Formats: sequence, C-alpha cells, structure tokens
Amino acid sequence: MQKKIYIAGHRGMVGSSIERNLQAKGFTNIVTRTHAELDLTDQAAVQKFFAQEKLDEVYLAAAKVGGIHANNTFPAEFIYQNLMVQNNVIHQAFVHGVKKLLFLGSSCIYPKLAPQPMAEEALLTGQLEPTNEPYAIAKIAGIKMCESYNRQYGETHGIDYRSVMPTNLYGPGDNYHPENSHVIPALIRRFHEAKLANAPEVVIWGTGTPRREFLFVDDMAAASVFVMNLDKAIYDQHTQPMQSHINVGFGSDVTIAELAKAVSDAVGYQGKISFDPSKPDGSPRKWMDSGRLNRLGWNAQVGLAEGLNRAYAEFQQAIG
Ligand SMILES: NC(=O)C1=CN([C@@H]2O[C@H](COP(=O)(O)OP(=O)(O)OC[C@H]3O[C@@H](n4cnc5c(N)ncnc54)[C@H](OP(=O)(O)O)[C@@H]3O)[C@@H](O)[C@H]2O)C=CC1
Ligand SMILES: C[C@H]1O[C@H](OP(=O)(O)OP(=O)(O)OC[C@H]2O[C@@H](n3cnc4c(=O)[nH]c(N)nc43)[C@H](O)[C@@H]2O)[C@@H](O)[C@@H](O)C1=O
Repeated sequence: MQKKIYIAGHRGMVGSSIERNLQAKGFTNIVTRTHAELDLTDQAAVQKFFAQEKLDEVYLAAAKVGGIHANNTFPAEFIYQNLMVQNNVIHQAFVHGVKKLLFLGSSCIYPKLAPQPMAEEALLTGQLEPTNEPYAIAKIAGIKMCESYNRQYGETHGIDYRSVMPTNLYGPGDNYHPENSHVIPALIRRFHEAKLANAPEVVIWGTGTPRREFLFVDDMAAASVFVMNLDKAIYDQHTQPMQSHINVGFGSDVTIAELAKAVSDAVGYQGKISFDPSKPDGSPRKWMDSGRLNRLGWNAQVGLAEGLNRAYAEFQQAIG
C-alpha cells in the first residue's frame, strides 16, 4: 500500500506545488484539510486529526506568511500563529507515530548581517532583521523542535524530522495582496495595473539597493520532496544533529531595482520606475549558500526571467 502523506497548507503557494509534484510522481494517498476544516492552531483538533488519519509522512507548509510590511505590522500574529501551528503539527505527528516530517522554515532565520552567502552554520550567530524577527524566532523554534525530537526519540521511535530553509519564493498560487504580499507578487500587480492605466510611473518601496535571491515555487516543491526522500545515512552524513537544516536557494541574487526592471519587462510596462526610501528595506542581503543541497544532488531549474513570465501568466489567469 502507498504511504499516506499529509500536506499541511496544501492550498498555499508551496503546499499546492508539493501536491502537484507528488501527484505527478504517482502518489495518490495524499491527505489534505483546508484551514476552515482544520485550524492548525487548535491543539485538540490537530490531536484528533492525527489520531484519526494514521499518517506516514508530513510536509509542514502551513504558516502565517507575508512580506516585509505584513511582518512589521502584525508581529503578534506572526509569532503566535506560527509557533502554535508548528508545535501542534510536529508534536502530534510524533505522538501519533509519524516517522518522517519536513518543516519549511525561511532564510530570515539568519542574522541580518550574516556573512554572504549564508551557510547553515550562520544560524544563531547574531542579531536578526527587526522587520521579521518574530516570524524568524518561530521558524528557528521549528528547526530546533525537529532536532530535539530527533535527538531524544530518533533511535527509540525511529523518527526523522527534517527542515528546509527556502529563500524568497514566487510563482503560481502566490498572494497578490497590494500591501501584505512579498515583493514579486506586489510588483506584478502594480506594474500590471500601471500598464492598464497608462500610468507614467511605478513606485517601488525602499531604496532599491537590497539584494534578494528568488526561487520559483515548483523548484522549492521539488527540493522539498527531494530532501524528504533522501536516504537517512546520506542526510546524516551532510548535516549534524544540532545543525540539521538545509538551505534551498536559486544560487544568485539581484537588487530590488534589477528585480523591478525584470518584472516591468515581464509585464510589458514601459513607464518610469522610481523608489520610495521612506519604506523599509529590510535585510541588505539574504543570499543563501545552498552548497549542502547542491552536494546532495539538487539544483534549481527555473531562472528569474522564465519564472516571472510564468508567474505573470498565472496572475492574469487568476484575475480573469
Ligand atoms: N512565500 C515565500 O516567499 C516563502 C515561504 N516560506 C515558507 O514556506 C511555507 C509555505 O509558504 P507559502 O506557500 O508561501 O504560504 P501561503 O500563505 O501561500 O500558504 C500557507 C498555507 O497555510 C495555511 N494556514 C495558515 N495558517 C493555518 C492554520 N492555522 N490552520 C490551517 N492552515 C493554515 C494557509 O491557509 P489560509 O490562507 O486559509 O490561511 C495557506 O493555505 C511557509 O512555512 C513559509 O513560511 C519560506 C520562505 C519564503
Ligand atoms: C520571504 C521573506 O519575506 C519577508 O522579507 P523580505 O525579504 O524583506 O521580503 P519582501 O518580499 O516583502 O521584500 C523584499 C524587498 O523588496 C522591497 N519592496 C519593494 N517594493 C515592494 C513591495 O511593493 N512589496 C514588498 N513586499 N516589498 C517591496 C522591500 O522593501 C524589501 O527590500 C520577511 O518578512 C519574511 O516573511 C521572509 O521570510
């Protein structure tokens, strides 16, 4: 019989891509619940769900997610909801005999001024970026929770809980909210609306100088499935019990000004691009060292220009 796999957050950008990836590989025994059907911050409901379902594997892609403005404006929601979701899912997975779990963290776990590119060893070596510190603290707790359960129960209970740290993601299923989204969906919407309105100028938040590394979501899903299925001896050989997370990046980064030009090209907007330095820049740079994952045999496939074209096509479909 096929293993029974739960994708937490299957309606989100990454969770839906993981579901498509697994379906394409022939997996049919996939369990999902919408947020309305199962609120993962509700401990009793999560306990009941795991007791009923008897799962083999869990992809934990449900989280409270947003861009720099949302993180800065709703810090209480970001720390509370993320800690609750991951505590409930990881703990109930353990209690109900789930052997394999993959936790999705974020590149914002690393110090604001970490040496670039940021290797896994940079974790907990310095101050975090203030705009997303509460979210980052929750994500660090998730990594440490997986590691702690492995250390205490790995041998006795045969569990193997892993963590991947995605860089900034984009693609089909993204959140295109004008204020609360990440930069790529925000700019796709802004340039698209400016093109339709023949607006002479589009304003980009911040100075345009921060650098970001962008990964297309289907690459992230492929990396998640790859890491989940790595042989334990190989995974253990490339990680350490208290340094077990794996970075997932594209390999190179761009400035926000360069990104804005690339998005305007993808959308076909021909007006002026200007910057509003009164808006926060966030981290100056978050370029990940993905050498650990590359040595394990995985590399990103979708470049930024192609990924932006695909994201814009999906955005146009989504808005009808
Ligand atoms: N997008 C990015 O750039 C990055 C994402 N990540 C991480 O990747 C993972 C997936 O992110 P992404 O797909 O972009 O996020 P999305 O917001 O697209 O998806 C998250 C999903 O989780 C669900 N969810 C949130 N809270 C709950 C809850 N209490 N109970 C049940 N379901 C819930 C959401 O449902 P609903 O919408 O109904 O609330 C949504 O479907 C997250 O862990 C995120 O932190 C890491 C780095 C970058
Ligand atoms: C993935 C990551 O996402 C968040 O961090 P972030 O990397 O700062 O992500 P962002 O996409 O929101 O911004 C990237 C850069 O882009 C600039 N920028 C310009 N114009 C817009 C704009 O219109 N919207 C947004 N959001 N940013 C803009 C913005 O000022 C910043 O310099 C974390 O909180 C955390 O959640 C996390 O892990």
